[in-house]
Amino acid sequence: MSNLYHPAIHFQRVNYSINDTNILTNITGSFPDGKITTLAGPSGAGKSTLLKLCNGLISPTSGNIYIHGKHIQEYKPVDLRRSVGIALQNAPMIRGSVFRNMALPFELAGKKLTEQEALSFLEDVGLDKSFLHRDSKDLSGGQRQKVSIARTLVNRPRILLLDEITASLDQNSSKDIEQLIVDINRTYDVTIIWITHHLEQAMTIGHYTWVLMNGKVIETGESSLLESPKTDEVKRFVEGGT
Ligand SMILES: Nc1ncnc2c1ncn2[C@@H]1O[C@H](COP(=O)(O)OP(=O)(O)OP(=O)(O)O)[C@@H](O)[C@H]1O
Repeated sequence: MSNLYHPAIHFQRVNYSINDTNILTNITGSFPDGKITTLAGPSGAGKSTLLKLCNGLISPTSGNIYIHGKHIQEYKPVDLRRSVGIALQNAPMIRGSVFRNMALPFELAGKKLTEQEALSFLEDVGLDKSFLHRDSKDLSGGQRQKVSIARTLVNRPRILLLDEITASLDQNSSKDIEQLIVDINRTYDVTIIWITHHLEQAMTIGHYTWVLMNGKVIETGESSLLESPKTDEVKRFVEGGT
């Protein structure tokens, strides 16, 4: 159940700059709990930077970020990484089997993942047990992405950040991953924040959307706003896709 009053993540006047250049300016807004919110906008708008702020990979130059009502700086880094998972476009894998890839992050946190547990997470992403001992370098793009998501689920995150995870996949694999994310959102009640360049994907999969341009949030609301934007700049972006 979505809770707009206790958002999964809340940004309060967040600025982020590098060498005096503003990358993100005065970002204020919430990501509703248990919902899928997409981040749309042209290349260089600041989408990936915003995502990295959400799990503490980088910190704001000024302003505050709250995760489930608690200031992000109050979380231990290890707890933050566990409750806010991230999956990237190229789904980087370490050398070795799928099981090794799933178990290593857990081992680094001083825990042990059994093969049985790994199997249940693989099943959740639609991969059967024959994948457990496959070499990660022999996976297709779509399968890599599924393993990357399964590896994130091992930590039972409450929030999942997705950075263009379907961008390098063919249409069928892309649809497969879209359905998987919708299922994960429903089954586990995980809040999803998803960067996508596909506006159609944003409209069909996302409950909400944020449109960023030039480091600023220009429009936010239900995904249907992409069908009838209020501002000329978002209208131009939707029409031209730039
Ligand atoms: N470490 C950095 N040093 C200098 N500039 C940076 C750095 N990281 C990001 N930027 C700049 O910040 C801006 C926003 O980058 P970001 O990757 O967040 O955009 P994006 O919306 O995710 O783009 P894309 O859709 O192309 O991935 C860009 O102009 C980028 O060049």
